Amino acid sequence: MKPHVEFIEVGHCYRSRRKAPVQSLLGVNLSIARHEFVAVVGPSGCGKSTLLRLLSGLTRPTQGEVRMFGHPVREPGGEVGIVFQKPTLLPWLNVLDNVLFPLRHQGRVVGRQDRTRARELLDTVGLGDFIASRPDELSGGMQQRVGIARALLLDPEVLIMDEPFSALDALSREQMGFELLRIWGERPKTVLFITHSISEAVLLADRVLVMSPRPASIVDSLDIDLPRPRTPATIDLPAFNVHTQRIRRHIFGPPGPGESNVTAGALTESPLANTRQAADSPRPATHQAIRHAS
Ligand SMILES: Nc1ncnc2c1ncn2[C@@H]1O[C@H](COP(=O)(O)OP(=O)(O)OP(=O)(O)O)[C@@H](O)[C@H]1O
Repeated sequence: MKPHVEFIEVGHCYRSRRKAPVQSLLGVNLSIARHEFVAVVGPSGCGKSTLLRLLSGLTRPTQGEVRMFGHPVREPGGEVGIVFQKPTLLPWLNVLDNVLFPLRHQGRVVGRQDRTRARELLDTVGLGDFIASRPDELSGGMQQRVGIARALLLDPEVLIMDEPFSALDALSREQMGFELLRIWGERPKTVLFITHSISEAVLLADRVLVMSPRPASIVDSLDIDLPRPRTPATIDLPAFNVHTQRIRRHIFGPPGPGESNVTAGALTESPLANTRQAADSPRPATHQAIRHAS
C-alpha cells in the first residue's frame, strides 16, 4: 500500500530581505502509513512546526517534495485537520458555531446534517452540554476540545497536531491524550503529532520520530510496540522506560557524571508533567546535543 504521507529529501529555508536565511529542515525523508499515529520530538527551534506547515500546505518546501496520498502538497486542503497549541476560537460565537466555522469559512451553507455532526463531535469530546456556551465560559482544556472537534468536522484523513496539549495542566493533559486515542480508535486517521514531551509521544504514538537540532533531519524512528489500548498502566511497562531513555539520549546526549539513572527514572514518575519539564528545561545545557544546537 502507498504511504499516506511522504517527505522526500525535504528542506526548508526561511528567507527575508533583512535577515540571514534560516535553514530549518534539511534532507528530511519520511513515510507515514494510513492511520498511523506518528509523534515528532526534537530540540526547541529545530523545525517541528515547519514540518507540520509543510504537510498542511501552509508553507512550500524550498527543497524536495511533500506528498499526500501520492500527490504533491501545494496548498491547504480539506483532507487535513489541524489542531494548534491554542485553539483560537472566535469569542463571539458559541461552541457549536465555532465547531461549524470551517464550513462557513469555505462559503458552504450549514445544514441540519452538519449541525447533527457537530453535536456528535462535541458529545465525543465530552462537551455535549456546552454547545451554547461562549469560549470564555470554558476552561483551557474544554476550549482545546472544541478545537479538536472543529478539526474533525470535515472528517479529515490526516490530523496534524502542533503541541495541542502544551497549555494544559498535567492532569488535563494526560486525560486529553487518552481521549485523543479513544477518538482516533473510533474514527481512525493518519496523525502527525508534535510534542515537547517525550513521555507523551511514547504513550500515544505508533512511532516516534526524533529530530536533530537545526537544520533538522530525522535522526531516529522508533516503533512503539507497547500494547493498545494504552492506559495509565502503560507507563509502568519496562518497555516504556526503554523508549523514553533512548529518545532522551538523542536529544540530551548521554547522561553526564552523577546524572545517570536517578534523573532518568524521575522522568517517568509523573510522565507528562515531568517530561515536559525535563524536555523544556535548560538543565541539559551541559549535554552535547544541546551544545550543538546553540
Ligand atoms: N517565518 C519565519 N521566518 C524566519 N525564520 C523562521 C520563521 N519561522 C520559523 N523560523 C525559524 O525556523 C526554525 C524552526 O522553527 P520551528 O517553529 O519550525 O521550530 P520548532 O521545532 O517547532 O520550535 P519549538 O519547539 O520551539 O516550537 C527556528 O530557528 C525559527 O527561528
